This record gives sequence, C-alpha cells and structure tokens, in this order.
Amino acid sequence: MEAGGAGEVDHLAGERATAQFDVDHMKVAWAGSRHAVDVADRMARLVASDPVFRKDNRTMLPRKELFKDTLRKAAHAWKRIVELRLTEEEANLLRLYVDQPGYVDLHWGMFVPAIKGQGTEEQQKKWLPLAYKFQIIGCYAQTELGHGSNVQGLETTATFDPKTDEFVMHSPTLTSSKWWPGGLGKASTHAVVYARLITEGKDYGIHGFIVQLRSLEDHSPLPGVTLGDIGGKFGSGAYNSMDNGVLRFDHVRIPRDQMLMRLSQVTKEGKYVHSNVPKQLLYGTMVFVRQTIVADASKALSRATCIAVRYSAMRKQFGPQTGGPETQVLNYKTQQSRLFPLLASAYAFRFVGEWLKWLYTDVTHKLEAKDFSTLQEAHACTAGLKAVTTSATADGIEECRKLCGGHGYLNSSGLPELFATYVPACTYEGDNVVLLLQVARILMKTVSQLASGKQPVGTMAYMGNVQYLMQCKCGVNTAEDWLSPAAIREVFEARALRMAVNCAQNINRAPSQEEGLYELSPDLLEVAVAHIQLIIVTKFIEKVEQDIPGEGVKEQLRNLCNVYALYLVHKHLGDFLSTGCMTARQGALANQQLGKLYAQLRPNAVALVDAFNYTDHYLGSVLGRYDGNVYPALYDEAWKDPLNDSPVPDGYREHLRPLLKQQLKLSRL
Ligand SMILES: CCCCCCCCCCCCCCC/C=C/C(=O)SCCNC(=O)CCNC(=O)[C@H](O)C(C)(C)COP(=O)(O)OP(=O)(O)OC[C@H]1O[C@@H](n2cnc3c(N)ncnc32)[C@H](O)[C@@H]1OP(=O)(O)O
Ligand SMILES: Cc1cc2nc3c(=O)[nH]c(=O)nc-3n(C[C@H](O)[C@H](O)[C@H](O)COP(=O)(O)OP(=O)(O)OC[C@H]3O[C@@H](n4cnc5c(N)ncnc54)[C@H](O)[C@@H]3O)c2cc1C
Repeated sequence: MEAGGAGEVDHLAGERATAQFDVDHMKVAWAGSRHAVDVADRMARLVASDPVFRKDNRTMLPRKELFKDTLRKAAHAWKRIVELRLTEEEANLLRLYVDQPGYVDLHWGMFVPAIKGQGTEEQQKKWLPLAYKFQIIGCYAQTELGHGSNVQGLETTATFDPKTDEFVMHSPTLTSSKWWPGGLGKASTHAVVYARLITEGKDYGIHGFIVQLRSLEDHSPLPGVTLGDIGGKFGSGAYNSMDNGVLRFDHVRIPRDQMLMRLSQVTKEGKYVHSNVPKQLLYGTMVFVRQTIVADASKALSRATCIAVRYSAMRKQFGPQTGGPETQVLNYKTQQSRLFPLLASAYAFRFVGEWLKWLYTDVTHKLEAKDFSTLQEAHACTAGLKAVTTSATADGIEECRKLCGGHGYLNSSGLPELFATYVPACTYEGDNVVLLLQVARILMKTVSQLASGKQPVGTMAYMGNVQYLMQCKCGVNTAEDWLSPAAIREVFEARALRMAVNCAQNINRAPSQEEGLYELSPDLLEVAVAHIQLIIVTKFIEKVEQDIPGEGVKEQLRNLCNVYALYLVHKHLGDFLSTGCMTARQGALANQQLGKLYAQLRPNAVALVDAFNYTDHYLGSVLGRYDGNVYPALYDEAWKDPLNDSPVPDGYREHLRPLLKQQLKLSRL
C-alpha cells in the first residue's frame, strides 16, 4: 500500500515535497468527484488486503493453474460483492482492482449489455435476473475463424423452422466456427451468438440469438455443440487468464423467442418484420464497449507512466563531470521528452473518456426517444477514439518499459504483462485501422456535403467554418504565444479540415469513388487521426476551462494540456507544414515552448502520478512502488522465481554434468 505506515521510509519524499499543487484535489479532478475517489480507494484497499487476490506470482503460473486461479478470484470477488452488499459501482471497481481478465468481463461487459440493448422487455425480464445472479454465465460470440472485422461476412446460420417454432443454429464450414469470444472456451453456459437469419428461404443478414451451450447440471457441452479454448496467447500471465474459445454448432435447435427481437422479429409463421429503426443498432453493444475501452486506455497508460515516473525519479545514472552524486534519470531532458507526453496523454484520455461517456449516455437517451440523428456521431467518436487512444496507450506502455531500462524487461516491473494484456485492445472491438477508415468515410461524406450548404454538427461542426479554416494563418510569433488555447485549437482545426479536403479532392480525381477510397486509404487513416486528435485536444481545453478547485490544480492541468497539444504538433509537424497551417519557424517555437513546459512539469511529476491514487497491489510493479524503495524489492523478488527453488537446477544431471565432464576429459588430453 502507500507509505506512511510504521517503519516505512518514503524514498520519494523529496520529490513529493516539490509539488506545486494540492494532490488531494488533483485526485478528485482525475477521478471525477470526491465520492469517486473515496469509493475507488475503499475498493482498491479491500482487494489489496485480501490474500486470494494476490497476483505477484501470476506470470509464473502454468496456463491451467492460471485459469483455475482466475475462476477462484472471480468466485471470491462475487462472494465479497454479495456478503458486503456492494453497489453496482463498488462491484465494478472491485472487479477492476482484481485486475485479472476473465469470463466475468464479457458476462457483465458484453453479454448483459447485448441483452439490454437488443432484447425485448420480455426477453430482458427473463434473462437478465438469471445473469445478474450468475445463475447463467454469458459471452459475446460474434467473430469467426474466417471473419472478424467484416461482420456482414459471418457464416453461422440460424434457419427458422416454422414446424417446431425453432431456429436451427449451424456452422456450415470450418471458417464459420466462432473463434475468439472471451469466456466461451471453458466458463460460459450461454452466449449471444451472431448468425445469418434465414427464414422462408431468404437470408436476412446478421442477427443476435441467445443460445445455451453447456449443461447447467454438469457444465458439459450440450448435444450438437463443440466447444474449446483456442490456445495460449502473447506474453506470460496477461490475457492467458481468459478462455477465448471456439464454438461449432451441428444443427442445434433453440426456441424462436431466443432471437433478440428488439430491432426485428420473426413471427410464428416465419415472416420477417423489421422495426422502423436503423439496422446499425445491431452494432450497439460494440459501440458501448468501445466507449468503455477509451476510459480503460487512460487507466492502462496512467499505470505505466506511474511506474516509469516513480522509477525514473529514484534511478540514478552518471554524474556531473566535477564529481558529486549521480543524476536522477528523470532529470535527463531526453527522459522527460519521452515520458511527459505520455503522462499528459494519460490525463487527456481520462478527460476525453469522461466526455465520451456523457456523449454515449446522451445518444442512448435520444435513441430511446426514437431520435437517431446522433447515431453517426456516436459511431465516429467511439470508433475513432477507441482506435487512437488504444494505439497510443499500447505504444506508450512499451515506451515506459524502455524508459525503465533493463529492469523494465523483468516481469516484476509489471510492464511486460501490462503490455501483453493491453495490446489486443488495438484489435478487439474493431481493428484500429478498420475503425479509423469508418471515421474517414464519415469525414469524406461530411466534406462532400459542405458544398450543398449542409452544416456539420457535433464534433464535426468546425468543418462548417471551411472558408476561414482553409486559408487562415497561424498568428504565433513567440514561444509563449503557443500557450493560447485559441491558437492551438485553430491549428488543429485547420490541419484536420485541410487534410480531409485534400483527401476528398484526390478521391474525386479517381475513376470512381470506390477506387479513390481504396487507393487513398493510407491517407484516409491520417485524416481520421488528425480529426480525432483535434477532439482530444478540444475536450482537454474545455476541461481546463471549467471551474477546478484546489491550489495549483488548474495550472497543472493547463500545463499537461499544453504538453499534450504541443507534443502532437511536434510529432505531426509534417501535417501542419504541408497543409500550410503554420510555418517551420512556428514549429520550432512550439518545440521551444514544449521544452519549457517539461521543465515546469518536472517538480510535479511524482505528485501527478500519485494523483492516480493507485495501490501498490494494483500497480503490480516493484519499480513503481509508492515508497520508491526499489532495489531491496527487486532483489527479494528474484528469489521467488521457481528457478531459484534449488541452487542446482533440474536438468543438471542430464544436460550440464555430462557436458562439463566431457570438457574435463578433453582438457586432460
Ligand atoms: C458493467 C461492466 C463491468 C465490467 C467491466 C468490463 C468493461 C468492458 C469489458 C470489455 C473488455 C473488452 C474485452 C474484449 C472483448 C472483445 C470483444 C470483441 O472483440 S467483440 C467483436 C468486435 N467486432 C468488431 O468490432 C467488428 C468490427 N466491424 C464492424 O463493426 C463492422 O463490420 C464495420 C463497421 C467495420 C462495417 O460494417 P458494415 O455493416 O459492413 O457497414 P458499412 O461499413 O457498409 O457501413 C454502413 C453504414 O453503417 C454505419 N455504421 C457502421 N457501424 C456503425 C455503428 N456501430 N453504429 C452506427 N452506425 C454504424 C456506417 O457509418 C455506414 O453509414 P452510412 O451512412 O451508410 O455511410
Ligand atoms: C484478445 C481478444 C479478445 C477477443 N474477444 C472477442 C469476443 O469476446 N467476442 C468476439 O466476437 N470477438 C472477440 N475477438 C475478436 C476481435 O473482435 C477480432 O479479432 C477483431 O474484430 C479483428 O478482426 P480479425 O481478427 O478478423 O482481423 P482482420 O480483419 O482479419 O485483420 C487482419 C488485418 O487486415 C486489416 N484489414 C481488415 N480489413 C481491412 C479493410 N477493410 N481495410 C484495410 N485493412 C483491413 C487489419 O487492419 C489487420 O491489419 C477478440 C480478439 C482478441 C484478440
């Protein structure tokens, strides 16, 4: 846990003393409210103090033991949730701090939302209470061996048989095997299965069905159902705690009322009826989860930066030419220029995640009132933000590992496992490239409608300012001018719009729209990234403009916001220059200002990661310990490796001894 207990020494106390802001209030700004800080703190401590939830040995467990450990933790967590009568908010946080991917994530994160979003009221009444009490365990079975990104290309069939009032679920080919769903391999009793609905001889495309897979008596697969785990995955520990599964159906029958019928129905006679709603609502569960993944990105990146900042503050290498103590590696400007943008990104993703949650809730209310006007905005924002934040977070975790030097490569640093667990977020819930191309298509459509005078709305409203943004000139003359939110906003808007318009013009020159979209898809990706980065920067600026209590808190957030924006200017300078949004000199001034901001951030760095309020248990890193007492912890940790169980290793007699004896004989010749 944190320092302050009897006998504990805070090796980072000097760092904490230089902070120029109220850390306690920063915790509130980060978590969203005082209440959020308190609940999270209580749940984190509850988990950290419970021996069942220990995870320091996780990367050393063989797969079977790891999976059993996950089952044990999930069951224990549920027991605690019931015993302590935890609220939904508390229960979610408790699961978060248990910090071990498992079937429960898919049960609560996708199975339940799919039924809520696509089931009729009657279906919800029947299935949700069972799911809420864990009388059934569910997963989300969409992806197949042959198709993941292309949902419309799925092959599993659900053919209606009016004679028995049932659907017949079938996997007609090997490639139609469901492949990847988490929780499917070993734990789930039920799944929401996506399959092609066929009735009266006609294929009506993809629909969702609730299908029982395993017996509720002995957990064995039901007749006609083939089930298994798809095998070990990248890294030690990490996502291997999850039973991602394979599923095949051999003409499995389910009652008609297990088709999720909120959006469309099949009557007893086999007639297909589609409600008057957009068919994309079928993708609603993915939109919901993409939104939660953005919030998770800030958690993962803040963990990595917390480890790297604390370790960089205690680690020393080299010293002044004149002698004297060695330098903390955090004082090296190169370390700062690699690490501080990641710290700023963690804050940026936190606030854009908060905004996205608001947007999602707002859109959901509108959908309930049959207003579908914001569906496209919700799709573009969730898809784009999911793609940009997960890619930056995965790269950022790996950068933090390198920032910790050799020790970052040890499992005990926590960083290899964090990376291995996190990196599939770039793929699941929509491959990031596929999602960015969706955003780009919407941007191209918006550009093409500008000429007709149609005013873009929401996060695309800036595109309506086309006359100005296509020709404006950045007014920055000094490095300090880059501290103006208006200046920053304008260059990001101009860059995004000009890239979109240029790309749209190039597409129009292609023989066909389709060919243009295909040929220019690498450019389209960059257009989408520029637009999404504008959203993140804008939402950070808007956050800083709010009333934020606590001494120095607003100033620190403003500093982080500027670091985030100017780092992006520096990184994507080519975009800003080639679109004529700014000059090379202004680019150099931005970089100059960035250096000054890093210097201002330096004395606050440790306190800024303390504000995440993570326990040592959740961080799971000897390098990121709150007290900074890293070396004894690293040393002790090494001895826990099973390889150190005996001084002479297994295999010595068979493989080392004969070799050494042979060398001895040879040397005697
Ligand atoms: C309480 C919780 C506690 C527990 C905590 C846990 C929290 C969360 C836990 C979860 C952790 C995560 C664990 C990992 C689990 C992973 C699960 C998965 O991976 S599930 C499978 C995910 N699969 C995908 O994401 C597939 C990606 N592919 C697609 O989404 C689609 O195929 C496509 C969008 C790429 C293309 O779709 P298609 O129908 O072919 O459409 P078009 O491209 O032609 O577009 C037509 C039209 O529709 C619009 N559109 C597309 N998608 C949407 C959407 N989602 N919403 C609204 N509109 C959409 C598109 O813009 C086009 O519009 P148009 O106006 O016609 O141009
Ligand atoms: C850890 C993990 C957990 C998962 N959990 C679940 C789950 O619970 N339930 C579930 O149903 N699924 C799950 N999935 C599956 C996941 O949703 C898919 O893997 C994902 O949607 C990507 O699809 P794919 O594997 O078909 O990739 P592909 O689409 O085959 O991608 C391969 C490559 O092709 C590129 N590509 C594909 N299409 C295009 C295009 N149109 N233009 C340009 N490039 C393209 C991609 O960018 C990528 O580089 C999980 C996956 C992982 C890794």
